[in-house]
Amino acid sequence: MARKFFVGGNWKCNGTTEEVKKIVTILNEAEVPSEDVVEVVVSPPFVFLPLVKNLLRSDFHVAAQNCWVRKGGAFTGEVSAEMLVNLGIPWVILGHSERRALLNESNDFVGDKVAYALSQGLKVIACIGETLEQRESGSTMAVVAAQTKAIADKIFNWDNIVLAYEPVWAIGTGKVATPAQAQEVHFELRKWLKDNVSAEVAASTRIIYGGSVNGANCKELAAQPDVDGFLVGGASLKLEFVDIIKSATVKKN
Ligand SMILES: O=C(CO)COP(=O)(O)O
Repeated sequence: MARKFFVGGNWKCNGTTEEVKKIVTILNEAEVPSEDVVEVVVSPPFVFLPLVKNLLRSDFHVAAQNCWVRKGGAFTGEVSAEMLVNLGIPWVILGHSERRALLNESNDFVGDKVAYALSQGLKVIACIGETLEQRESGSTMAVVAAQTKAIADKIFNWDNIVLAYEPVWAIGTGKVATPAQAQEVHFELRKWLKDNVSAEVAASTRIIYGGSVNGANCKELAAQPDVDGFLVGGASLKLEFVDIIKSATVKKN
């Protein structure tokens, strides 16, 4: 089954109104492959979501960077899945390693969030990935399998999930995984899905790579058979994000 290439831009906790408008203008003017070839989703901080949604071209979509684990209520400082749906925000990023590490989000908590967001009709970019210590001790697959299992145990339908493999050691470090390293983990993850969920889910779920992706390294990564796109941090705030979107065409050749 053909998996449509997916490019997400995670703006993290960056930007002023002026900067956000500037990035949106760049994106709106960019000549990129059509929506049949690549799905583009940008993820500004919560406060800029309505602005970006209103200004952004209609073939690109927006994602929140987080949402609360259950129905909204007395949870000061949180934003609920229902609110995102109410604003017409189709996507949410969940389980980003920065939140796992800095805010102690556990595998279970992330699994619950993914299940709740899906139940409300949101589409989810679910992030997983190992630390450098875990890679060096040979536990990469055990770590990402446990992270994936915590999600798989709580959901029934994978249609609205994109799995983002983001090795922590490659995030914001300029130290990108080699195409072979990325392919190896993506291949193993797909095998995990086949063995533990179903062959259909394994064949249709997009597994995207994140961690120091840029305009120069994206094509070689995109050419790997099990790399179905990218989740881009730093470079998504720059002009080169357009080149990363264009790397989708590598798949057609
Ligand atoms: O965390 C990331 C995307 O979610 C990747 O960040 P960088 O592209 O800045 O390494």
